[in-house]
Amino acid sequence: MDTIRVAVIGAAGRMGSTVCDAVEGADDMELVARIDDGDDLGDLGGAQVAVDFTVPDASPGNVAHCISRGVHVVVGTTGWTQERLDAVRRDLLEHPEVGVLVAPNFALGAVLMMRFAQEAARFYESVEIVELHHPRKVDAPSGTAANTARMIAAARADAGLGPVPDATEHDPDGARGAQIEGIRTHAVRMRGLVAHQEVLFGAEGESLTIRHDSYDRVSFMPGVLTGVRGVVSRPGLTVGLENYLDL
Ligand SMILES: NC(=O)C1=CN([C@@H]2O[C@H](COP(=O)(O)OP(=O)(O)OC[C@H]3O[C@@H](n4cnc5c(N)ncnc54)[C@H](OP(=O)(O)O)[C@@H]3O)[C@@H](O)[C@H]2O)C=CC1
Ligand SMILES: O=C(O)C1=N[C@H](C(=O)O)C[C@H](O)C1
Repeated sequence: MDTIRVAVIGAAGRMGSTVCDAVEGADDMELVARIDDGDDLGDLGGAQVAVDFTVPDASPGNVAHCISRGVHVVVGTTGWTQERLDAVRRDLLEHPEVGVLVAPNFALGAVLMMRFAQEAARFYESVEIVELHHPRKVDAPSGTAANTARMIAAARADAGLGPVPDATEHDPDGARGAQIEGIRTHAVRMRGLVAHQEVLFGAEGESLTIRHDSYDRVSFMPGVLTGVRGVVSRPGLTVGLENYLDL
């Protein structure tokens, strides 16, 4: 069995440290570098695959560096706009052998939640998203919620559904939440939580709630390791772990 040499960027963080433990516990991987803020990325310790869990403003530069060194990258950091993804595609033109996986959520249940929400979207007039996270999270709404909203909005558009009904005329304090492509999205920050999301659908006389809970960051590790194993043989940019799971 070939061993995959892995570098972790953001290694001292909540996710990065958990990824280091998971890589060290995997028989087919070797952790060759722990990189954090202020460290020189250099040759990434000779890694074949880098895993990035840092901050939205640092991650694109880290990914560009890895591509320029011919190192595959698995990215969990949030903040990936279309413009930033397009820049990755441009960088990959010069290194077509390199694989990059960007996934808003590596928990298998969260991937399924997004897929189930996409499936349900065309059947319901009303839909709102509530994401709930630990209070040290710096971005809102979560990358998962934003991605779910975009998936639902696309499914509604395909089904010819109009805007979600809402008579609100007066909301000076933003009580109705953010709108992402027309989908109301609410963010809760609370001590004791890790990462949770509900997608609420409503129609005349009924509702459907799809909920996922990550109680521990180990929930993300099977997905991250699947990403590390898969990215070496999937050149180009892939967005979403579902593409590695035959979903
Ligand atoms: N896709 C997924 O499944 C998941 C994604 N996430 C996302 O992952 C990201 C990280 O989350 P989390 O681990 O909780 O955050 P943390 O703040 O705990 O960790 C981020 C780490 O990155 C470091 N860092 C910051 N800038 C750089 C840089 N330029 N180069 C190297 N390291 C850097 C930080 O160092 P310092 O603190 O010293 O600045 C810190 O150690 C977030 O965007 C979060 O939303 C989280 C969970 C799951
Ligand atoms: O910051 C977190 O914790 C998480 N971030 C990701 C997101 O923003 O969607 C994934 C998960 O929700 C945990």
